[in-house]
Amino acid sequence: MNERVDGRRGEFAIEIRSLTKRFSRFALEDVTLNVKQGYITGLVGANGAGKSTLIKAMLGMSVPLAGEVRLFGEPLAGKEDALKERIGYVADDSHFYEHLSIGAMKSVYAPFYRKWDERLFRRYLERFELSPKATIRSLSKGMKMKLALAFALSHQAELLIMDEPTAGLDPVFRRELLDILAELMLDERQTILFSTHITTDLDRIADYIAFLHQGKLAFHESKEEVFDRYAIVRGDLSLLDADVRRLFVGIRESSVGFEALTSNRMEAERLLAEYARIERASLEDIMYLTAKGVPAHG
Ligand SMILES: Nc1ncnc2c1ncn2[C@@H]1O[C@H](COP(=O)(O)OP(=O)(O)OP(=O)(O)O)[C@@H](O)[C@H]1O
Repeated sequence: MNERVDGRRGEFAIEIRSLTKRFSRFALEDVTLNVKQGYITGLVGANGAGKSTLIKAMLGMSVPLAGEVRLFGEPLAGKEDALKERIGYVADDSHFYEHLSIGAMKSVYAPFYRKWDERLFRRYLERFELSPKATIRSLSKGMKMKLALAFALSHQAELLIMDEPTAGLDPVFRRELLDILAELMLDERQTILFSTHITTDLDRIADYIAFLHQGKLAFHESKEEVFDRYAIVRGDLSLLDADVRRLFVGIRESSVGFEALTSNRMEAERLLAEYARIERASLEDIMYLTAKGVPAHG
């Protein structure tokens, strides 16, 4: 059991109601998502699922077609600047001026935040082995991520939102980043939302998982609930009658048998325990087999 999920009851840091955003070839459709204060929520989804689009909408960086975003209980619309002071944001692409030194970039950035903590910023720079004199252009991808994190963490933000913070990072720094996030959570008021398609990151530290699939929220549950509810079923093709197929949200069939994802583990066990292998689904299984869907026939 995850004590943090069970032991604390937070308000919602982010409330998204019926959010719709349409582009010519993609739509985020009617997404409703409440992110609990005091927990780590992982926003997971394949490339192009709409994670960045949703994050930009929750930061007021893009205007939705319909729906509402509330941060810390207040409507975002019209209060973007005040609310954003309470948020540390790490974008998927760096928003730094490449020609500046870290120190000069800080002089541009810090005045936007009333609670800027210079000592803390310096401490993060030291910890991440970043020299204030280094030019941003000279930094590797991993170093830029560290710098973005140092900025995001140095103005007493209550909510940290990160878009794919681990993408393109080597395993050593990915691990270090996850450790830093776990450390931040020692402060019970801290809330973290981060998007990723690297599901093992979530296995390690997320309390809640929100899964976006083709612009729709497929589920949002505690990690424990997800692992209780979902299972992988493997068996012989002869088992696949219409009733059995109805159990599955995704299926892959081959000449040697089938592999399927159910979101109703108990029912799958009741019907199939004697005839098929039923195992814990990893988040990767869930993403992969949800994308496969269930064919219309059968
Ligand atoms: N400004 C835009 N104009 C048109 N289409 C857009 C725009 N921004 C995003 N899209 C499209 O919306 C879809 C979702 O993009 P988004 O970046 O939100 O996905 P994502 O889940 O963050 O993907 P990734 O993991 O690859 O970063 C993509 O098909 C993308 O091409």
